[in-house]
Amino acid sequence: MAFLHKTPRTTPPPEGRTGVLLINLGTPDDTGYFSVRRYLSEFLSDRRVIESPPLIWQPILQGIILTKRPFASGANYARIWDRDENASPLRVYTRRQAEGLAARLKADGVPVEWGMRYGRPSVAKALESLMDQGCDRIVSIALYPQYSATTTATANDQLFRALMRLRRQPAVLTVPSFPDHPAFIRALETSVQDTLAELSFKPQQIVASFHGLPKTCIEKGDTYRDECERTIAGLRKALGLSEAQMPLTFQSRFGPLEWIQPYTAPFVKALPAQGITKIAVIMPGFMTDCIETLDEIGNELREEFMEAGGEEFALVPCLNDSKGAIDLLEELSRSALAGFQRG
Ligand SMILES: C=CC1=C(C)c2cc3[nH]c(cc4nc(cc5[nH]c(cc1n2)c(C)c5CCC(=O)O)C(CCC(=O)O)=C4C)c(C)c3C=C
Ligand SMILES: [Fe+2]
Ligand SMILES: [Fe+2]
Repeated sequence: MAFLHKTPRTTPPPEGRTGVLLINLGTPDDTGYFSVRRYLSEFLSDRRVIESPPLIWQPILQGIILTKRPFASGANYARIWDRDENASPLRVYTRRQAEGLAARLKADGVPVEWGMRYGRPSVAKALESLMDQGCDRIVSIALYPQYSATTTATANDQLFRALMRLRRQPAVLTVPSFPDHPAFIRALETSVQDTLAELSFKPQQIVASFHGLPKTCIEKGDTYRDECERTIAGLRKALGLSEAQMPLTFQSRFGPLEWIQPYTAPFVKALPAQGITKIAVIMPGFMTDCIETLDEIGNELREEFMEAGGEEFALVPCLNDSKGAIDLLEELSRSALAGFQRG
């Protein structure tokens, strides 16, 4: 790899300066075939995500999968696209989270930037911008409440890859996952209460749906499932709900492997036959709404539930740019900043 040995334009002050970097997954630039293909190709070529040897996986990916899937995924993205911002919701809300956090940290002289693991804006650019603002320390927050090697670790990898190309490296603190951080549970609790207050019906169940993961990842030591359990235990406790009132499920299967169970779609489709026809769905594994929440759950699952005899279906929005989300990011940042101060 060519080393760039970039030197930031601003010299850090003698007492040092810390910046905050938010990293999210990434999303296509538009809904067209080539943009979606580029995004999926980068995402699904990540060996943290698909662990099969590239010699076996790449022909399958570049052949069958990337010939067909970008058409279907592009059409799904088109259904949820933010037309005002001409961007995917994941990008819009990630930017707003960064802006919200920046406003909270401005008086402390702490700049905030955001970057994507896959696609634009890149983590390298965000890092460069923080260093050009005189930062010699970086607090990095991967925007995944529950740890997984497929998300948190690869976001960190991308940051370290960018650091590899710098002559003058900043010190870096990567914030751990926050599955049951009080500010996270508080934000989720508020989002449920706000949603319920607006509904014209009382859900018989609030189904929690997390992004799934191949079972083998857990068997090899990924702590994701346990962390999802911790989130949902915290939320049930905050809301005074039982396991039956707030069941835990996993959505978004990809490929032929077995993923962690129970799967959201079959679970929800079976509910009307059990007399449960009014539900709400919450997705506490996602910090921002995205194709997985708005389309897979908000469109596809809603339709399937209604076809199975469901009567009412509501979606609890992700934390997005809510006050609770910004409070959470501020608390995570401030704890990390305190640990980073010069002694
Ligand atoms: C093997 C494939 C995948 C693994 C493992 C995986 C883990 C994983 N993903 C998220 C969060 C998101 N995933 C999103 C989209 C998405 N995920 C996969 C595949 C795997 N994810 C694909 C192919 C896609 C693209 C959408 C599609 O074509 O159907 C998104 C939304 C992105 C957006 O632009 O809106 C998020 C967010 C987590 C948390 C996770 C592991 C725990
Ligand atoms: Fe995913
Ligand atoms: Fe999906």
